[in-house]
Amino acid sequence: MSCCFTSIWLEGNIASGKTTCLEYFSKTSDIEVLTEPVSKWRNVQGCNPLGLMYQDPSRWGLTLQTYVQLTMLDRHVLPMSAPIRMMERSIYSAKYIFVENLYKSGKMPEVDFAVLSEWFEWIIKNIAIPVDLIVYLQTSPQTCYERLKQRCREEEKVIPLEYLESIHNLYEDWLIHHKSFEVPAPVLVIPADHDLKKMLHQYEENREKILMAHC
Ligand SMILES: Nc1ncnc2c1ncn2[C@@H]1O[C@H](COP(=O)(O)OP(=O)(O)O)[C@@H](O)[C@H]1O
Ligand SMILES: Cc1cn([C@H]2C[C@H](O)[C@@H](COP(=O)(O)O)O2)c(=O)[nH]c1=O
Repeated sequence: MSCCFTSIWLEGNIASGKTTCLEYFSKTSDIEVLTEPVSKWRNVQGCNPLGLMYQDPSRWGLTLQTYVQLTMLDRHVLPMSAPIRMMERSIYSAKYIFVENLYKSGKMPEVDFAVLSEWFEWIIKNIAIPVDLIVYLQTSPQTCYERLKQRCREEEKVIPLEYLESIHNLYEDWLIHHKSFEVPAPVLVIPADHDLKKMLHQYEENREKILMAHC
């Protein structure tokens, strides 16, 4: 990252509390917050690739993940409007966690995985996607399952606990155990099973580490 700007990615399982965390930091001056473009994934020109993927992952996984890759890249290359950017997830987690999960669980055909992989490799080789710090909200799958049910997003009603366990394991292998893919920046782990009050306290405790990520 250039000397004046800091780029932070906020990573974590589905319904781990990323948006809530971003909402908290959005109140800080000098920080711009970029949430995930989920509304686009639910509605692209009247179609709902997220919903289609959950209904039939083998058929629609490639469609959704192609669009996720595009919309994430679009976020990454947006000119920064503040010295610090906090972005919800990244093109990396879309590939290393969600595409990987579809492929490893046998729900993405090899040819779809190969095409997405070549696209991804081309993008990260040819387009600068700077990152200074990855903040990982570490939750148990059970906590996410409860929060997911409470949030009650229509498309996600079919998600079983086992799906959240797979996503959790992929995140842990990537960011904690360093067993799968290269990690492009230092990782700050924030335990995130706690109630909202304690989470806000933890965000406050970690504020300096997060905001000084580039120094
Ligand atoms: N610490 C917390 N304790 C209990 N519920 C939470 C907590 N953080 C977030 N939630 C709730 O859980 C759901 C998912 O949170 P959200 O921030 O949308 O997660 P994500 O953006 O990671 O999917 C929301 O309904 C939110 O209000
Ligand atoms: C990045 C990414 C996300 N998804 C799905 C997973 C969830 O259903 C939503 C994102 O919601 P969250 O609460 O912010 O986790 O999108 C996906 O299927 N593929 C992806 O690459």
